[in-house]
Amino acid sequence: MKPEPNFTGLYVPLVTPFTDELRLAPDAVARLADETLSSGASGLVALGTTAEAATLTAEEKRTVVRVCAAACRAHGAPLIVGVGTGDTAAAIASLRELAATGDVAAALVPAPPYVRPGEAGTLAHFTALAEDGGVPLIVYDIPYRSGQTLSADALAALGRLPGVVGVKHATGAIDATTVELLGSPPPGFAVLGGDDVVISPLVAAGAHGGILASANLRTAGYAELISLWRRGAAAPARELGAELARFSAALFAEPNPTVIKGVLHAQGRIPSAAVRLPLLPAAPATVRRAALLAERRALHASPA
Ligand SMILES: O=C(O)C1=N[C@H](C(=O)O)C[C@H](O)C1
Repeated sequence: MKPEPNFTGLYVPLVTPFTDELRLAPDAVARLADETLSSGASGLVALGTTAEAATLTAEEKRTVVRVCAAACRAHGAPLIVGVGTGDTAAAIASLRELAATGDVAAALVPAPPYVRPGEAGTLAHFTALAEDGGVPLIVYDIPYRSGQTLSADALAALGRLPGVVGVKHATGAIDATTVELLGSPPPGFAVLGGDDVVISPLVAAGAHGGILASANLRTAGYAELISLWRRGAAAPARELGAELARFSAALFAEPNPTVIKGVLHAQGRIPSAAVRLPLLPAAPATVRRAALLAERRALHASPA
């Protein structure tokens, strides 16, 4: 029997709350982190794309990681941290800094964005990170953001690297590569869904969990969805999955995380819906529509 991967269940990539003046709001990060972990998330992801990590200063990133690490420690939950750069040496430096904190269970690392080094270059990148970074790695397979596709063979080769513990599957499709990956994942290797709208069929097909921006809202619902599929409770899972897919579609009607921040602010959970350029705030009508769906009580879950 294959060993179960360490990363299963729901991981929530937290938004980064700002003030109306676009200053980091660390107290709101702490509150959100605690609420999320209290609502059934298995762990947190700091500095994901949802966190607007590309616009945070190095000091702000350290603050966000410190605050999320404290919440994870208090809940005995793992912290995953996003590290995204097209520069292998810079990524290693970031990973080493994270390793030194002793607080980080894994780093979520995309194929080098924008550079498009090919599969061999991507494999060499992750080999260097695994050897020298000092933190377990989750490969973020997101070709529509990175520009680099990964075949089933490339994913299998990445999965065999010591120190690579999983993949966040966000290719925009459940296709032949997905089926191949889920059919024979490397031992102990976690497949986590990252396309929110299709998380239900992906977990039904054997994924171990998800890293879902949508779960900043209705955390308990998304956690329950994953748990239902993993327990084999197909009928309620299908029903809840269909309902949450409509909710995720509403949250992704404009660039992520603008709608999520709008709804969190409307619920009084973050001080402002502000996002940093080049993102623009979501239209009020989009936020209203998603906020209505956020209130809906799903049959088999008590949404946060
Ligand atoms: O930050 C993340 O991690 C996620 N980001 C994705 C995106 O913005 O494209 C969506 C996914 O839910 C998680």
